[in-house]
Amino acid sequence: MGEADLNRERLELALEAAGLDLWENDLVTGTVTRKATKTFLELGFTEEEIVSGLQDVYGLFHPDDLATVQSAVSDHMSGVTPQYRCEFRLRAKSGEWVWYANYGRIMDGHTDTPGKRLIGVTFNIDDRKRKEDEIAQINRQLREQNALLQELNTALEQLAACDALTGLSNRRTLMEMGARECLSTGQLGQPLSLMVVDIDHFKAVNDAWGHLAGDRVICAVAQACLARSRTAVDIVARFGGEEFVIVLPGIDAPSAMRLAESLRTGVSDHNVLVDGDGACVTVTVSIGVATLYDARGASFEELVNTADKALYRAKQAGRNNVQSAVAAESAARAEAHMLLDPGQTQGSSALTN
Ligand SMILES: Nc1nc2c(ncn2[C@@H]2O[C@H](COP(=O)(O)OP(=O)(O)OP(=O)(O)O)[C@@H](O)[C@H]2O)c(=O)[nH]1
Repeated sequence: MGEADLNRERLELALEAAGLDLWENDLVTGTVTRKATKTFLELGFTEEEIVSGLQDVYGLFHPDDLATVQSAVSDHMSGVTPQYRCEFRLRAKSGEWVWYANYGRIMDGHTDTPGKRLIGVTFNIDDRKRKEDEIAQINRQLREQNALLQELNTALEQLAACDALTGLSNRRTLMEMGARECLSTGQLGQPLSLMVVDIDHFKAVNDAWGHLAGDRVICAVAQACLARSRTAVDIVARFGGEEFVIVLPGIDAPSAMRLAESLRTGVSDHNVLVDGDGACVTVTVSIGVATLYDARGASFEELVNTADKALYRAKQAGRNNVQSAVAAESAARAEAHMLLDPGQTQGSSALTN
């Protein structure tokens, strides 16, 4: 056996071991000068059916891959890429699509026409591609499930943070957000005001019109509170059954009192529809207002308690009434003063009745 034959045998052995199918095309005449026999047999064609023209070969490519293959050839021929490589599907005789890859290079060698001879190998990558597809599919499903979980999570967080009847923040959220607000307004050196709003004689509404009508009244007052608050600035929460809290960052005591007054009159001027027959009720609210001028190190719970005490005073003053903690403090001072000088009269700080 001559050296050339030995070399050919060595090459055949290497190709066979690596699962490679060697081919050679004459790009000038468009003929296949060495056919990818192994590939065509693998695709189910007989020796006689193996095509020998480039156009016939192209006819077997998947229509979606043909442009990629042709541009890979022309990129290599024009010197853009050092090798010709691409991945594509070929139609088996059964009609099934099978994934292959090509790796080749222009080898002019002994030919006179540059760019004439394209030599390459074809190898089956169907298993790898199917696994890639499966992984891509699994990834897509995981992404979809992830998005769904995130949506559910957001909905759950929303549910955990909100009052189911009114959609307002619930008491737990209020206490968390309020504590944060205390810190930030303290750092900014801004005042922090808070109102506790309570529906007057609400039990009577429930007793006269039923619990569902009572719920409608609660929702109407919640809307009135929201309507007078700044979106994404104030915190509006349902604190208990028929009690609400509004946190007003940066608002001083006089402004908070004006807001509370506007809310009080807004509620009392408004009829609430309580049943399908058009029956309406009018309710009033009592409001306690408290303001912190230096919230640094202050406790939010303390601020709520202070406003609650002012609310108690508003109820004592006959309801449909607004009282401020400042007023409560001055009343306490006046009371202390009266104890010292019983001749003085107690000053009422109720704003309206
Ligand atoms: N419809 C309805 N009623 C509620 C809800 N939560 C609490 N309540 C009722 O609210 C009423 C509150 O009554 P009270 O605490 O006596 O207060 P009030 O009748 O408003 O009297 P004052 O606050 O003193 O003016 C109770 O009858 C509770 O059953 C709710 O979610 N829906």
